[in-house]
Amino acid sequence: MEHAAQLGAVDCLQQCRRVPAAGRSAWARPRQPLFTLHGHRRRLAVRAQAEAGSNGVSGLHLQQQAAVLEQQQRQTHTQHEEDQPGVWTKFVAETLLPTKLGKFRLRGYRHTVDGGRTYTEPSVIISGSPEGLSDVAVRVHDACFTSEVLGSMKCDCREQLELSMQFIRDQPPGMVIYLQQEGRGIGLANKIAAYALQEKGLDTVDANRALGLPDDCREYSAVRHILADLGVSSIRLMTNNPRKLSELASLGITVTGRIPCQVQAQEHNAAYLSSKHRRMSHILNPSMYSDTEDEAEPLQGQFCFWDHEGEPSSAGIPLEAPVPLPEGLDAVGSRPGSILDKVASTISDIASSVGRATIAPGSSSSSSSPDSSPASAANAASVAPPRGGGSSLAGSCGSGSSLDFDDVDDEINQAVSSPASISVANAGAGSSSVTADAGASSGDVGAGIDPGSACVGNAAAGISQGLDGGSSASVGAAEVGTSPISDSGSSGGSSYVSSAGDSGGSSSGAADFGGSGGSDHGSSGGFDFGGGSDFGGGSDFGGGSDFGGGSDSGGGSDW
Ligand SMILES: Nc1nc2c(ncn2[C@@H]2O[C@H](COP(=O)(O)OP(=O)(O)OP(=O)(O)O)[C@@H](O)[C@H]2O)c(=O)[nH]1
Repeated sequence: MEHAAQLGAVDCLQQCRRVPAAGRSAWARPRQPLFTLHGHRRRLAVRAQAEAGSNGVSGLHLQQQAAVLEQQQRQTHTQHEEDQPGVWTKFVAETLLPTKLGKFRLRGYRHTVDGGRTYTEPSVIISGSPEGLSDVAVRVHDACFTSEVLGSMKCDCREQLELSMQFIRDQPPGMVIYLQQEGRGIGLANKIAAYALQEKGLDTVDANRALGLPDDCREYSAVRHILADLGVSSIRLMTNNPRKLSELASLGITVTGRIPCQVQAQEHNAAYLSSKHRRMSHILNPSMYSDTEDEAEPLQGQFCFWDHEGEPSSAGIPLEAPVPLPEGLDAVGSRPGSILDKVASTISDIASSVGRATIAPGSSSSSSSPDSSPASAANAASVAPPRGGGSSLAGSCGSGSSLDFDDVDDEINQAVSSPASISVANAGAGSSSVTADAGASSGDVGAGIDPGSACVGNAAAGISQGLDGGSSASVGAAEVGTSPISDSGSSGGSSYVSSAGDSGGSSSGAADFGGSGGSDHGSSGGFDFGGGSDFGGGSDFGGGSDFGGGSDSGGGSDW
């Protein structure tokens, strides 16, 4: 819990996004990076030699070249030329942090996408010295207050965080970039509202949509800045999420491989994981969350992105006074009618319980005819972004800024084939291969697996068998296919797909990460919720009382 509390403190800062202008100058001053420059400078010098022809520093002494490069790095870490105005990330400080999972470096940053009007505070958990290196193992992790602080079992976020910390601890150098993008960017309160709808049977995607919120509105420009700050030229990304791969690639980040980051499901998050697999094309092995083979559904709908001129546009639970909608636009704008039709009746039943009186599909007339109650009218009529700002839902979710995930393969392939957006490989043996991970049934959207870090367990479950040179190859892994993936926990390399335990309600069922070299971090690694013990003695919250008779995630049950 100590560990959770530390991360939780970071997470809680999300609630304080608005930093008064007066406070800005305190951190706006340029600061020297605190990491040791010696080794870094040496690495830069080596790089300087390699790059001497192209960077304008070739006439200088080696050390001077290194200094120039370092200076260039420092300049670019605040803002990239590709960034829209007002997008930058500032390094603030670094400290050492002992945690239950080991000792890490912790670096703090401040990040803005609106010229300093609002901030988030990304942090980076570092093992070893990734400065100046390539192919660094990186987890880009988004805040989840409910699991990381409160120990919620409805998702897999906390387990993934700990899994990745264990990975970088065991195989340094590596880093976890922790971003304050709660609820896939919709914010904590909206996520709670989405949970309220999930209690009634909607899945994680439809709940967001029912609130008029995007499926995912995270933005990752801070990642690029942080990598530049540390001089990390390419990464192996620990993720199951193809969108994250394509998003980072489209920012110009060089992703040379994917390290799967899957944890064993338990009864409270099995349906959630299934939804992520089916609805959002997460590369998950169904055997980790289901007894039955779970076919991936073609993705419907759109993902909405920040346009960086405002905030993620959304409806959700209004923050402030209602903003009148443009004429002809109802509360959910141009959301696809079919999806919302499906859930509209459920929502109207429960809308009042989540503070939103009327939510209606685009095709429905109910939302555009205001409810007579003041609260309903106000809520239904407003489109308030979760983080301030003011662009409209329709604006952000329109064709210009949305990604049609009907064919996510194309999207990723596009990123790969575009020289500007991603470079594949350059990382040793087999570097020219671009390999698909076809392990899970949606695996053709994935990047290759890097067996060098063997972050794939449970070979029998099929992830390791999915390596091929498929035409849907995406973000390539340099070393894919050069060695077998080991079975979880049983052989040499660390396995970072958790495969432990039963899924019968014990929180420790998700606690075993397979172990490094066969050892089990789960039991001693502080992974159990509640400071080493299961909730309710290993079964359910509340000492035996079950959420909805053990089927809350299946929908429709009451707690
Ligand atoms: N809106 C919403 N957000 C959720 C829900 N459950 C977890 N989250 C958030 O989802 C984010 C993590 O995203 P995930 O989709 O789980 O995983 P990911 O980061 O996209 O992909 P991986 O890299 O494979 O973990 C965190 O910010 C959580 O707060 C939910 O039911 N609804």
